[in-house]
Amino acid sequence: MSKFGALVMGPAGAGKTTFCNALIQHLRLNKRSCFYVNLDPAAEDFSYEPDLDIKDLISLEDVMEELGLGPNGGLIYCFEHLLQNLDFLTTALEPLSEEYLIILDLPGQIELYTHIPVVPTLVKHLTRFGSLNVSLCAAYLLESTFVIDRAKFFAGTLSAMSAMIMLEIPHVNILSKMDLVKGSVPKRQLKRFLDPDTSLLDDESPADPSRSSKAVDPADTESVMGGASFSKLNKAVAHLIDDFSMVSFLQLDVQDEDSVGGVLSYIDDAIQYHEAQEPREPNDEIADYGDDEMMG
Ligand SMILES: Nc1nc2c(ncn2[C@@H]2O[C@H](COP(=O)(O)OP(=O)(O)OP(=O)(O)O)[C@@H](O)[C@H]2O)c(=O)[nH]1
Repeated sequence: MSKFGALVMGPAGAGKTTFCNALIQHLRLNKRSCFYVNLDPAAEDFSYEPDLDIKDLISLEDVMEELGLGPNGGLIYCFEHLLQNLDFLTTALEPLSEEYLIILDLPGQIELYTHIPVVPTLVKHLTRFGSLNVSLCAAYLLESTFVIDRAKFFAGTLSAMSAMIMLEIPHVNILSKMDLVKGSVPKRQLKRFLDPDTSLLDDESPADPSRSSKAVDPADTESVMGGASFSKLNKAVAHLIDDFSMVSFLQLDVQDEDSVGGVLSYIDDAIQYHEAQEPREPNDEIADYGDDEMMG
């Protein structure tokens, strides 16, 4: 039996949980089954109660209190504990049929898949462990407000690329919170960020007026670093991204059903969700509808 899932990742505050909620709502509206897994041991207050919550195995609060660790060390401890207790995941996911989309909501700390390969190990378990064999797609969110600051945007793009390389699974990159930039960044300009190229950094007119070129005072270390040195580094990074043509972005506006549905269709394609589904008779849908009606 095949299984399908989306691993929702991205920097802290990128809108991962909000996207998971929008996705769950969209799947429910379209009568699709989903299984929501919270993998953030510090997360609280959910719009949709997780079907499986890492906090039932270990919570960051307990780890920090009992072991005297800080938030980052504590988080790493929680994930190492999860890796030693993978049955917690396996037992819950094993019974799910191919109709389910498993949504895994990760914390925003980038070190979980760069410095110590916690997330890559988790992904290997989900995708290669015999009875699970989940066809998994990474959904990497980056805040669209980063396009206002091009250096930040390229740093974020590089982190997306790093995740792609580390995880070796199908990947969609998403510019989240589009509602926040829609009015302020012209559509034509925004298009250039969806498929980023180095010329963005060569432009005379930065998107953020506060970053416009000023005379550099050699006595001012910050302006020297922020000017020539970083500009060279940014360009080198942008060329690297451009050379590999690996990163492009989908736009996400969680308030817009079509936008959420559009992102979902890319995820479905990446994991070949629809190819695995049993063809449904029109009568099945009528029957389902009837059941729901009866349930009120
Ligand atoms: N305007 C706007 N705000 C958003 C959107 N998505 C998320 N936010 C806000 O951004 C903040 C962070 O959103 P979350 O969904 O918690 O982000 P996260 O990536 O899960 O955060 P961490 O788990 O802490 O890494 C919250 O205040 C959200 O209300 C969006 O599409 N538009």
